[in-house]
Amino acid sequence: MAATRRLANTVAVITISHPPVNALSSSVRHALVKEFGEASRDPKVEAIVLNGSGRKFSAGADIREFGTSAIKTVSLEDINSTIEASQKPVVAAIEGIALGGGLELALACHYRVADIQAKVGLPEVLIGILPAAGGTQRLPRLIGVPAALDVIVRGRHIPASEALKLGIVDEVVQGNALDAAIQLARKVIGYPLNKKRLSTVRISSDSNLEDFLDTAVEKAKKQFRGAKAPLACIEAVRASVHLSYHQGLEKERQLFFSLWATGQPQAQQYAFFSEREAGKWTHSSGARWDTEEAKPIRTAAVIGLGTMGRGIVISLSKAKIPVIAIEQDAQQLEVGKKAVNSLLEREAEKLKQQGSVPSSNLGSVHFTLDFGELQDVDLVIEAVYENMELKKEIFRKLSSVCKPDAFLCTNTSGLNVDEIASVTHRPNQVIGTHFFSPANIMRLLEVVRGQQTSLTAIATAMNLGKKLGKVAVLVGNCPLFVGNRMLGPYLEQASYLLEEGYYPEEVDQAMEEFGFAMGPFRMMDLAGLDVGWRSRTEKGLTGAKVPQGTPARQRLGSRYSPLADILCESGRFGQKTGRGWYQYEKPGGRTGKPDPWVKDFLQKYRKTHQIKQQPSNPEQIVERCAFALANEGFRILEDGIASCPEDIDVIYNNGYGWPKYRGGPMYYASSVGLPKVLDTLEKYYKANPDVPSMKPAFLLKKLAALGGPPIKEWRTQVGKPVNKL
Ligand SMILES: CCCCCCCCCCCCC[C@H](O)CC(=O)SCCNC(=O)CCNC(=O)[C@H](O)C(C)(C)COP(=O)(O)OP(=O)(O)OC[C@H]1O[C@@H](n2cnc3c(N)ncnc32)[C@H](O)[C@@H]1OP(=O)(O)O
Repeated sequence: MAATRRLANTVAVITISHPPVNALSSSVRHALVKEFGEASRDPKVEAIVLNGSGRKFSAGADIREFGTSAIKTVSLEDINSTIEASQKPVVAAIEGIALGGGLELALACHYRVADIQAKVGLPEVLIGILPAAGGTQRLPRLIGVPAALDVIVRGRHIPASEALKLGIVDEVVQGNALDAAIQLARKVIGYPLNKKRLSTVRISSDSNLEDFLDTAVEKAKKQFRGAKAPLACIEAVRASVHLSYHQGLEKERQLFFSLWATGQPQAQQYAFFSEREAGKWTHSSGARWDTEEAKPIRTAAVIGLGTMGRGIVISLSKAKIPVIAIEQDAQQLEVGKKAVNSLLEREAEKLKQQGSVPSSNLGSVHFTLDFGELQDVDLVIEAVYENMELKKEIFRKLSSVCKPDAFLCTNTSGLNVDEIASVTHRPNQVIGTHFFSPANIMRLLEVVRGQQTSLTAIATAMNLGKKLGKVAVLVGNCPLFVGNRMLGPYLEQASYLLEEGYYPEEVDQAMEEFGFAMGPFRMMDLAGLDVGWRSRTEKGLTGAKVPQGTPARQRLGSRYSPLADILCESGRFGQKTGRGWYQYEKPGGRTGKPDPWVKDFLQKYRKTHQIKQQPSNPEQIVERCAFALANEGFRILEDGIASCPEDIDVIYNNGYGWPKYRGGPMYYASSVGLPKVLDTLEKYYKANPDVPSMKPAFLLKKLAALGGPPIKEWRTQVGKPVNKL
């Protein structure tokens, strides 16, 4: 049943019923037309209340209907116009969520009542479109252009208390929003409705408003780098200022179609559903997210209070999980404690502003040096720096101190989880939880299953990820897992491009124009060049362990770029030392400028090694870097380290600044066309047989030979996941 109607005295209550989120599918829209029509015609009905079943108003249009003929049947805006024109007052009772088309429906009602837990918003921009059922025209008429623009362009979910302040809702109640809405409906029977019909409101324009909109366009171009939806949102809101409501609607509709034609909405909607699918993990044994039970995590501990550990503590605390935080000595504990407390104060302040009580919404944090205090915790996350011996020492201790059913997680970014587990008496309880920095902000969590990790441990870690508000993706155990493993060939290509004549700022600019949050060289400077240098030194790729007579640009018969090593040997570690691929205003500075030293160094280097220079071609930069990423992605699929291309894309979209409007590296490869990707890689590899990472992956060849099937069909070609270690 898509919608039901009942009578509460003279008030008709129409309830949208389409679990789990009451998306406004074609059948819901048909049902709304029918129920609303009958209520309007029923002489016993004097007012109408609209609500959603399951304590959720509505999550908006049914996203799965876009691109199908279903979206064309019964327009949501036609329903909205009918509701707004009703002679009987209509009140929206908003429980849980009113998002996208859900809020647009509520805006067409004459009054809105929300419960204190509810969130409202127009998040269409996050799936590549704009509110297209009158939202861009009604909201500015209700709350003014600046506030509406902020809501529409950022797409954020607004808590009820803020929605009340902004004027989006008329009333917020602690108790039952439906009862309050029925009460309000009764009260307003007979009141004039004209002023409540938002489409009739006029917005007065002045030059300040025009300047404001122009500035918003410039800001959005910088902030959203290539994403078209935010700009379309601004244009639609601009139309609300200059045009009549109906002309504005027409503009909204045109903008919707022109966005659709860019392909960005399809990529972002693929990204939306891929994130949801990532939670539905499967295991080679046949076990799945819905067959395995997660254990509850009532208490947790974090070992190590560096940047990563601090972020993890905050994440746990925000999920109301009490945490014990451990450091190795009193001084480091004190430094960590200060940093954590200051972050917690900020979180408490945010909660207060939202009208919540911090003490009941943040888990407590207890600081100690004593491992003995961990004997009762349900789960421990080790977050010390990347050193296998140190990690093993900690896991030995944890294995003897923690209760037998406690889960032991390592926040390694690429070390062997099985080796770490091997020093414990419970390898089945050991699992990798690879957070991304800053861990209290970044949404991605790679959950790394070891050979012996139990299904319960997997279910528990994946569930914890969800509880922390992360997108958790289950991956296999191989050096560097998925995200960092793919970075290898990408960064390799970036370095080769410098050898061949480009400068860091040119490569970064090309990748940032492609949509990356940060080009490869800015990213390396931010992360610290010394991290990779240390690892290459340990592997004998640079430093004293390199055998005498090894050519400078070759290792183990393959091409090697020593550029980053040379920078590190000169003390250039990136932002932290004020010098790296760029120069910064001071050590720790954030604003990088092209560095004449780097330019001079590269010119000399190319001369010394007599490297043939490439003519400048930004397209080639993007192709080489993006295809190198995707090619490694295909290998990861072959190896069973990721179980589907969607998981890889979720990792890149949420952890590596890949532009969501391009779907992810695998979606991008698919949209460019696998035969083209294969052809480019083949040509490159033929000309550069000493770069094995660019040798086309077997799976890519297989899929290209099948004509490049749609990405959702790749899974069937991948085969059963195996653990490669
Ligand atoms: C192309 C040619 C067209 C020609 C016709 C042109 C006419 C144009 C008319 C357009 C009218 C537009 C109207 C409107 O402006 C557009 C919209 O409303 S777009 C939708 C906006 N809403 C959102 O973006 C909300 C998205 N959802 C969420 O943010 C979250 O899901 C949530 C609602 C906050 C709930 O979060 P959680 O509790 O964590 O749960 P999940 O996220 O796991 O979701 C559970 C389940 O529900 C599915 N789902 C959620 N929202 C939608 C949705 N809007 N449509 C369809 N399905 C949805 C989600 O996928 C999960 O499904 P499952 O994985 O369990 O199968």
